[in-house]
Amino acid sequence: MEQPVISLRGATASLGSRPVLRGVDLAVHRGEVVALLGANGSGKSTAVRAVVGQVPLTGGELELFGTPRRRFRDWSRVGYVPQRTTAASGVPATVREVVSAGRLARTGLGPTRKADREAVTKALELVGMADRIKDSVNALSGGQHQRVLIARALAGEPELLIMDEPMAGVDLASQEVLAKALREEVARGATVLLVLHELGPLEPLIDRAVVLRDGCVVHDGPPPQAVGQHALPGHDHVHPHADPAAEPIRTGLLS
Ligand SMILES: Nc1ncnc2c1ncn2[C@@H]1O[C@H](COP(=O)(O)OP(=O)(O)OP(=O)(O)O)[C@@H](O)[C@H]1O
Repeated sequence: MEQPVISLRGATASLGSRPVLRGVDLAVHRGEVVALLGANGSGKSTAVRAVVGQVPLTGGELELFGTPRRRFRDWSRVGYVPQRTTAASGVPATVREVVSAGRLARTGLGPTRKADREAVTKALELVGMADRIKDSVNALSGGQHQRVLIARALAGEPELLIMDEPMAGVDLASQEVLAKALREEVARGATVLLVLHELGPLEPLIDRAVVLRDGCVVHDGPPPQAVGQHALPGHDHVHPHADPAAEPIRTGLLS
């Protein structure tokens, strides 16, 4: 079988003195769309930050595209949308400049070529922000910032897209736009790992869900179906098991 695009085996990591990942196994294969779910503080962001090299592992193994993390240099193959940041950095920058930064791993600091400019325009079109290309990022709403950060990740035309709660703070109409953008990325063959709080409009795209609790994987399989009461915020999500006598899987999805 082909090497997974992401392979975490027995991964442990600590933040300060606190063990946050306590033996996480996670494999994401080419073309898969995997949702990483779990309650607040379960370690989702830490897991994806470990994958992109922002949090060091204290144990276990990480491979990207079949290469051990410490030898992996090909970051242009990876697009990352971090959690809860804004595109504004205090420095005056236009939407075009921020999204162009997504090409840096490909172009270095050399001159921008036609292909780079086209990729930036296309990424902004995908998230419905092409008309704001010349605007200052300081003039955008929170949801628009998020769309610009997603465009920045898309502009690099990554093979692997990692997004940490891409729908947080984004209104429903924009969520639909982002779901469409993601559908197009998946159609062109991208592999996607998404940290999500709720599946929402992305649900039809998701092949598999991995649920973390207290830094451990407690479910790896079909995405839980949000139904009725349990679909409401504040309810611990329960996934009905095939065997009615068995305990349902508590995902902690919405708690
Ligand atoms: N810089 C830090 N120093 C110490 N502990 C931290 C730090 N950042 C996060 N933590 C702790 O690590 C644990 C996991 O955090 P993480 O952000 O990975 O969770 P999460 O599942 O992404 O949560 P959320 O859904 O709230 O984003 C939490 O208990 C958090 O308090």
